[in-house]
Amino acid sequence: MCTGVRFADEDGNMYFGRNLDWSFSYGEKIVVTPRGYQTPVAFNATVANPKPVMGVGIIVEGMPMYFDCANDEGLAVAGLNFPGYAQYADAPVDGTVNVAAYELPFWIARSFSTVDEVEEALKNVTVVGKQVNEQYPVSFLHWIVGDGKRSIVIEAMADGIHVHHDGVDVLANQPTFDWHTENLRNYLSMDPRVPEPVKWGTQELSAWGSGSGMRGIPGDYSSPSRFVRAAYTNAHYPVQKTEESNVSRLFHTLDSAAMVDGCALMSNGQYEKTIYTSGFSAKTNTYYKNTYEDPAIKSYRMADFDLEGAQLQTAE
Ligand SMILES: C[C@H](CCC(=O)NCCS(=O)(=O)O)[C@H]1CC[C@H]2[C@@H]3[C@H](O)C[C@@H]4C[C@H](O)CC[C@]4(C)[C@H]3C[C@H](O)[C@]12C
Repeated sequence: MCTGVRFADEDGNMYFGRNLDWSFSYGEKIVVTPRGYQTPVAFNATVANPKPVMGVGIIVEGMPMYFDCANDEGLAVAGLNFPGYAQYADAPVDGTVNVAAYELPFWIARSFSTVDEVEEALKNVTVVGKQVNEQYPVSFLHWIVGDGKRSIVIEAMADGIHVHHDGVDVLANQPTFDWHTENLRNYLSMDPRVPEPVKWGTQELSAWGSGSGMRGIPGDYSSPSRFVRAAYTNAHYPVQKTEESNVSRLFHTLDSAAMVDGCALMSNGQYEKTIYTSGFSAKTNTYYKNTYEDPAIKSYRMADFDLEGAQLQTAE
């Protein structure tokens, strides 16, 4: 499972991050694609004025395959599994911008500055289910895209591409974003405050203490439960001022939906866990990342890489 989240500081700077929950790593690293890099293109989705892109991913035959990424203008994207619902076109469609599913996060961060621009461009996009090569199958994903103002969720399904405004700035896995939003209505009485004492018959009842107003927030790792937990945390976390306290917010919020080894088996017989957590600060253009094995958070400043050149760069 995976969970993604976005919020802003009091000046409107975006913080955006995700948990990558899976049973193994693909050898993903921090990958920086500078402005001048000639990226291979699956179909016709060439970018006229490319922006430098930084994120977590792997490089396959010269193609930066991002799991999540951001650009220097504060737009970020993450792909999360959406099996059973995602459906892509079998072939490119004439008259549209044809983007292979594996290209989508990169194409978005490479091309646009704001969520509004992305939403507009998606009106003429076909997401094509093309493999990058024989080794890697097509991944069935949906995507969260965020900037300093808001986020959207993109779901390519049998009846076309759906773009939803994401009012809680959270995404998990299946089912659809619409379903997750409806499901939140089950939890609208959840509240950070301690409930007042009540009387049932002659019996006086009082809360155990702090946290009692949250009883009912689901604690399991299923996608609907992680969506609810992350949405509750994101909605109630006090707005922060500094870079440190916002990065702390990001990692603590994602941690509230993170998966611990041994609790949830996947169909391959291996346990699913939070392989890595990554996040982007649009205030300082810095990527942050930790892994299950090494929870110390490392930082990667865009300014420390060559953003104008022509070579892909990676960092561990
Ligand atoms: C497994 C990852 C999603 C994790 C997740 O959402 N888990 C949920 C589990 S469940 O279903 O809901 O049970 C996804 C996110 C991004 C994906 C990768 C990126 O799309 C980039 C390439 C795309 C290629 O088609 C496949 C390899 C790949 C390298 C993908 C492998 C894998 O599908 C990734 C890493």
